[in-house]
Amino acid sequence: MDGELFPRAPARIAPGAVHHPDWLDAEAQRALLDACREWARPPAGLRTVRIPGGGTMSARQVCLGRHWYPYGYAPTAVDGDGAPVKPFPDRLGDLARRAVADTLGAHEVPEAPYDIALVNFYGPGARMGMHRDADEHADAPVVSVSLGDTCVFRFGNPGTRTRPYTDVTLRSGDLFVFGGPSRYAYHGVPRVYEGTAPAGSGLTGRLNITLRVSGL
Ligand SMILES: O=C(O)CCC(=O)C(=O)O
Ligand SMILES: [Fe+2]
Repeated sequence: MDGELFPRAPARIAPGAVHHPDWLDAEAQRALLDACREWARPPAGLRTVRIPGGGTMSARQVCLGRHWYPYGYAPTAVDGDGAPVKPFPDRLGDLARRAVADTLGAHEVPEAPYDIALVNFYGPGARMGMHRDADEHADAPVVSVSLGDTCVFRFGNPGTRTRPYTDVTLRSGDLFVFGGPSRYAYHGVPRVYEGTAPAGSGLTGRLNITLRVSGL
């Protein structure tokens, strides 16, 4: 945030899990937001995810590279309009590798290419329950970048949905990477603070992009 008295410092939240505040500058955030707007368009655009057994996720989603559905990956939007998923852009792979190097160190950058992006859009009242990212067939670190409204990101442990966990405030431009012993930790978004996106960002709500290695 501009004009902050003390810059927020990178912090290790759990073993293998690092929060790097303000990782993306305003220009990089704007470019990513513009790209998200394109990715969100049909075909295979932003959709409401239906959960088996009834109910829907409040965060709406669009995928690149592979289409995530509860609970697996497909080449087409099998639970949407059925269209082929949009390709995973090389520049997101570059971004993911740079993110891992900047947080966990160059030695933790996986050899396998990043090939999946899940873009979640949090409108009014949206949140995400505690879950593990466990549908990939590779244990490369998950890279998460946030745009728009500030949220509480709850980062827990691999064993239970409950405590111990740490509540981390993620703001627009923040990076969070989780790998190693935290790769399968439970995490969620219990709260988004509406109307907190940076002035002039042109975004109402919150966007989160996670970059993953499918291993598929
Ligand atoms: O919105 C976030 O910060 C987390 C998203 C997430 O956990 C996921 O897409 O699996
Ligand atoms: Fe997740």
